[in-house]
Amino acid sequence: MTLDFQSTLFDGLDAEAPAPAMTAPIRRRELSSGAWVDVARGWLPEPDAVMAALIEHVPWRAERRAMYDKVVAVPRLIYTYMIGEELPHPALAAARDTLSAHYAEELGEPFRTAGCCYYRDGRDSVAWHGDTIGRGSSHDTMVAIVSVGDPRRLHLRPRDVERREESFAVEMGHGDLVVMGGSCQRTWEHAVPKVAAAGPRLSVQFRPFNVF
Ligand SMILES: O=C(O)CCC(=O)C(=O)O
Ligand SMILES: [Fe+2]
Repeated sequence: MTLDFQSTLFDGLDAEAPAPAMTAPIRRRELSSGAWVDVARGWLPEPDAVMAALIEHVPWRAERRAMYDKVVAVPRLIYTYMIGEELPHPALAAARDTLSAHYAEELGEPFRTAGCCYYRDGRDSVAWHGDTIGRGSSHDTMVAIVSVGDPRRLHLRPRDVERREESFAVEMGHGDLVVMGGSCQRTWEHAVPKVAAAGPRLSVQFRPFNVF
């Protein structure tokens, strides 16, 4: 009998991915119109390994989108893991389950899908939008983002142009958690603008069923 000790060891490690300890304090910022943002720094365990796994294993797609009369490339790579699809690193599944437990009472349902974005450099970005496909357009919900790689800023602004002085930005650094909640998707907008220089950043957005 041969015993493959190495692979046995790694199987064992894989099965017990470290879950976020939730020791990093989650700080809430209340926004107007019933929106809020939670931030926890250094929340995701093993951010280096998660980053490597995302780059290597996500079947990245360059999306193209009709804009006015042209078809333009969306300036970032994307892929969405739907319900039941295995995530590319066990720490991500552990993070999703920890978030589902932490927000269970407030959200009333678990996080189900994982949208992934790959910002290759400072030229990659996402324009102002709310995640309003599905329930986010009419109901309070949550979008929980874990970020790895170079820091980029998530800019937020009220939809109401009269309130634009409330606009602000949150830095999303390596291993950070940012959760948009309450009415944030329908009463506020968010964006990750281009910057002069940045290395790769990857973002995983956990969303409940029927929120995109
Ligand atoms: O890059 C991020 O963290 C945000 C991405 C985003 O807003 C989206 O894909 O809906
Ligand atoms: Fe979004």
